[in-house]
Amino acid sequence: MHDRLTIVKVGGKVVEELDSLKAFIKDFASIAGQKILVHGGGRSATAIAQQLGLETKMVEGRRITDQNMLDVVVMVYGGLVNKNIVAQLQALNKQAVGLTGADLDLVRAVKRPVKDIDYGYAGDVTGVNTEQIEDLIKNGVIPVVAPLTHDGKGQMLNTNADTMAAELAKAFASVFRVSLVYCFEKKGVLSNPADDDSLIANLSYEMFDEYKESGVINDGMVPKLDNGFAALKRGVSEVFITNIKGLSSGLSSGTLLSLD
Ligand SMILES: Nc1ncnc2c1ncn2[C@@H]1O[C@H](COP(=O)(O)OP(=O)(O)O)[C@@H](O)[C@H]1O
Ligand SMILES: CC(=O)N[C@@H](CCC(=O)OP(=O)(O)O)C(=O)O
Repeated sequence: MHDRLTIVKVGGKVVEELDSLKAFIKDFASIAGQKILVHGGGRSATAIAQQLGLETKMVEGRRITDQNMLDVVVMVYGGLVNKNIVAQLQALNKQAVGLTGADLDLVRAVKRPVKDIDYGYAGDVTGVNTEQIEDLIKNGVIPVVAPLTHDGKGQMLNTNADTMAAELAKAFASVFRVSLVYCFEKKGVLSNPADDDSLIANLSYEMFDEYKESGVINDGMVPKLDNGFAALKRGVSEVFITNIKGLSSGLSSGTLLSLD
């Protein structure tokens, strides 16, 4: 039987403010066993780009990443956000190491081919190298992974953080019993996005399709769930969508995905 590995992805709304980041890190640190943290930071990148006079363009939840925007996201995700998280974990005596996809050749990608839209330096993942960080994880070190990849020829690329988490989860599923947790600001997937109490505790793929069709599930939740179901299909043991409270309660609340 493989050991359990919990991979938590935390989004931009939680990491952009110090108070919510601290609360999240405290709950994340209390999860028993081996873990990886994948962070976003899209909101911070947008804010800093604006201060630098760069306009943000998103298409279907993906950032159009030209050379200037790539410089911003490498600095913000690989630097500011990543190191603040590592420092918060160290403050709780948790041994953590901050990584991008280029570090230890963790995640390779190709620049997304231009079809109708040119996403610029957006990376589509081609491979995950689990070998280098497996021993780190087994020794209790927490990898903190930024949503940045590389192409193996010296080019950094910007990859959506939800996708990054799902790709890591799929790759580690052959080595660990993986739980993938998407932590964001709502209780989980809601049947009425205006009503915070309308939590869907169990979401099947069929229900997801129907809710997507009727527009109940939309926006950033669609790629998140596409990624989550793809991970389940590829051997990840469980996928949760939850908030900080769900995380601190030992994953007893939130939305659990199922394939049937
Ligand atoms: N049915 C739904 N239940 C919950 N959230 C939903 C739903 N449909 C759309 N959303 C939206 O999806 C967003 C989460 O996606 P995203 O912004 O990509 O999250 P993050 O970047 O924090 O991971 C929520 O802020 C919410 O507005
Ligand atoms: C290609 C692409 O869109 N990359 C994302 C990576 C950050 C991210 O996903 O952050 P959140 O989880 O906070 O949204 C972006 O630059 O916004």
